[in-house]
Amino acid sequence: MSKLSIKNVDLFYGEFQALHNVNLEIPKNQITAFIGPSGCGKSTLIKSLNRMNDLIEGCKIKGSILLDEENIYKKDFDVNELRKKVGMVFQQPNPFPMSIYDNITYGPRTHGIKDKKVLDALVEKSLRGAAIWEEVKNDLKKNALSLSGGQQQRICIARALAVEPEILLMDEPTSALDPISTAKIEELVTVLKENYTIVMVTHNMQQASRVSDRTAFFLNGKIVETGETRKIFTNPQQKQTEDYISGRFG
Ligand SMILES: Nc1ncnc2c1ncn2[C@@H]1O[C@H](COP(=O)(O)OP(=O)(O)OP(=O)(O)O)[C@@H](O)[C@H]1O
Repeated sequence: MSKLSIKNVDLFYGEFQALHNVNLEIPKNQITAFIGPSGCGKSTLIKSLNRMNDLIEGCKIKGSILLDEENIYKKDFDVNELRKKVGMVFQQPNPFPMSIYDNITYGPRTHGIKDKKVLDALVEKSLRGAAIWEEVKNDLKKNALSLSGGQQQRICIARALAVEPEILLMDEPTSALDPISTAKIEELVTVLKENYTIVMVTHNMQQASRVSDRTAFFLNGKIVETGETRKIFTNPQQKQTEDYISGRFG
């Protein structure tokens, strides 16, 4: 069953139409990669999945996006509840300028968790989940901004995990990182998919083919082709897909 079901989505920034009749099924406990040239709508679609676009003035969306079969754009849908279920990690690691501990407990505290024992347990569980516990367990009071870029990104993943989401959205999560940190994040996401549904935007074709189960190829605000990653990369059905993955354009 699909965790997310995107149906006939058109999205406008004022007069400009950024997404055209997008349809996509995102299966549970799999990694779905969004690929395509710059400006084709990948970030726009990923941000629609937790209604981040609500914050952009003049942004209008038509169609529906179902999370567990419920339309997240329906009237009175609880956006706070949605953001709890759908966590996000951005391109640039963006830990808050505070301790590692406070970064991880920030979300749970805003959701009303105050018990120190519960928070301590969540910190350990989230940092372990993001494969950074061993590196920081003796330094939880240290400012998160003093860590390396790759460590900061794993802190951001831990911060997202701490509110116990069901879906993780990752918008080019490794593009600011060195190859070793990139490899760590790639290894991590393949473990995380056992418990989470992951959607990842990437410009790195090797990354998409290494880690994702399914791939959607975007061009000019439309999905040209979608399917199993293995198939998209070895036997694409559309010429535009083939040209893109073989580096002939984009
Ligand atoms: N806030 C905005 N207001 C107006 N237009 C926007 C806004 N955000 C994005 N766009 C436009 O929508 C289109 C899709 O942008 P989007 O950021 O989704 O592309 P992308 O595929 O993620 O690109 P990249 O790979 O460079 O991040 C582009 O033409 C962009 O200029």
